[in-house]
Parts: sequence; C-alpha cells; structure tokens
Amino acid sequence: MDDILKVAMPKGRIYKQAAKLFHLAGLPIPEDLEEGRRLIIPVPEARMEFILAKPVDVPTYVEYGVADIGVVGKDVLMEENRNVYELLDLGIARCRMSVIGLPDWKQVINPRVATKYPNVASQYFREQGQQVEVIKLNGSIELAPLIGLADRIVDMVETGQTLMENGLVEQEEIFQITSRLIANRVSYRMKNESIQRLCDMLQAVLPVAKV
Ligand SMILES: Nc1ncnc2c1ncn2[C@@H]1O[C@H](COP(=O)(O)OP(=O)(O)OP(=O)(O)O)[C@@H](O)[C@H]1O
Ligand SMILES: O=P(O)(O)OC[C@H]1O[C@H](OP(=O)(O)OP(=O)(O)O)[C@H](O)[C@@H]1O
Repeated sequence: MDDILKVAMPKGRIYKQAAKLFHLAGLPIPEDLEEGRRLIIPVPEARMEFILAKPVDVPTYVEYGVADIGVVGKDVLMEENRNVYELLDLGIARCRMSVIGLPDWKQVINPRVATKYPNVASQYFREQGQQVEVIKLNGSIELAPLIGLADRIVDMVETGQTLMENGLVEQEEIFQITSRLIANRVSYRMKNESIQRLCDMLQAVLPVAKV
C-alpha cells in the first residue's frame, strides 16, 4: 500500500484540464469523476489513488502528507504559503491576479480592498508602500466596488468578461497564474522514483497539450 502514489486533485474548473493532461501522459484517471460523489478514487493499475479536494485545500493535504502530490493554482500557492515543493508548471487554468476598480476610481487615504486573497493583497500593497484595509470575501468579488463595500478589489482575470459586464477595469497586474504540480517534502524523498517518473511523463506531454 505504501508505494501507492496519493494525488490531491482540485474539484471545479481545474479538474477537467488536469485530468486531460494525466490522460495524455498515459495515466488512466477518469475524466468524468466529478459527476459522481466519490471522493477517493483508487487506480490500482497505475499504483495511484486520487483524492478530490476543494482547490484551496490541496496544499494543506500535501503539506500534511495525506497526499504525496497535488495539482493547484499558483494563486492558492501564493495565498496559502504552505511548506511544499513546487515541481512543475502544468500551464493549465491560465489567468492573472490583478487590482481592479471602477473607471473613475480615485486614490483615497487608507482605501478598502476586497478580495478572496487577503495575504496576496496585503503583501502587494505593502510592497507598493500603500496602506489599505483588506476585506476578505469568498466569491463574487466584483460586487464590492459596485455596491460601495470597497474602493478596489484584488481578483483573477481570465477573459475579462466579468469585468466588462460589470463596468470594471483592470488597473495593475500582480502576477500570472497557472496550475502547478506540488509535492510533500518527505514523499518527494521517500517516493522519489514514482514522483519523478510522473513528473517526467507530464512534462513530456505539455507541448502536445498546447497549454
Ligand atoms: N476565470 C478563471 N480562469 C482560469 N482559471 C481560473 C479562473 N478562476 C479561477 N481559476 C483557477 O482555477 C482554480 C480553481 O478555481 P475554482 O473556481 O474551480 O475554485 P474556487 O475558486 O476554490 O471556487 P469554489 O469556491 O467554487 O470551490 C483557481 O485557484 C485558479 O487557479
Ligand atoms: O475574466 P473572466 O473570464 O470573466 O474570469 C474571471 C472570473 O472568474 C473567477 O470567478 P469564479 O467563476 O471562480 O467565481 P467566484 O469567484 O465569483 O465564485 C474570478 O474570481 C473572476 O470573477
């Protein structure tokens, strides 16, 4: 049982893209897993077990070693700051973290910034030498400047559709986001051969996947 590789996969928008990559690499993870309610999926023929997790929890499972490796967005890695190895940029779920506001936004003293990423936002404005009050929200962040909760927001932008439909503009890009393969530090030593093999197999298909 010990040589089984436990992989934490994020439910939601990353899942299908990650499953496609694993498939291309010859790893038989079901692509329709999310349609059921099963959370632990053994794939004995590949000596792997997939754990379906909420995206933000993936680094936690990996840091504590209940998953050996995991797939997670760079946004979550930056926010959670967990003690894990980042092994590979998978190039999927590409978007960016940005500061966003209304077009007629004006600088005020101690502005309020709403975000799902309070650590990322605090660090960014600290580095800019700007004092801000960060308000943590859990979704629909674009609402905050529209209804007067915050002056600006820090959130992800992919196509820009959400901004456009809500009359908001991207003001500053903070960093680019893609999903990463991460590993538990002890697992990386103890299961180095199988983790490295998986890493190599995934890396080999990245150009084919055109991500
Ligand atoms: N619009 C987007 N385009 C591309 N990638 C995105 C976009 N929004 C999020 N992502 C990436 O996908 C990851 C997971 O997002 P997803 O919306 O599935 O989960 P979540 O934000 O944790 O939502 P929920 O609270 O619904 O579980 C994010 O951490 C980010 O890396
Ligand atoms: O630039 P776009 O292509 O419009 O994508 C950006 C939107 O996608 C994400 O929202 P998500 O769908 O995860 O919803 P939530 O954060 O509001 O729950 C993000 O928080 C933006 O709102």
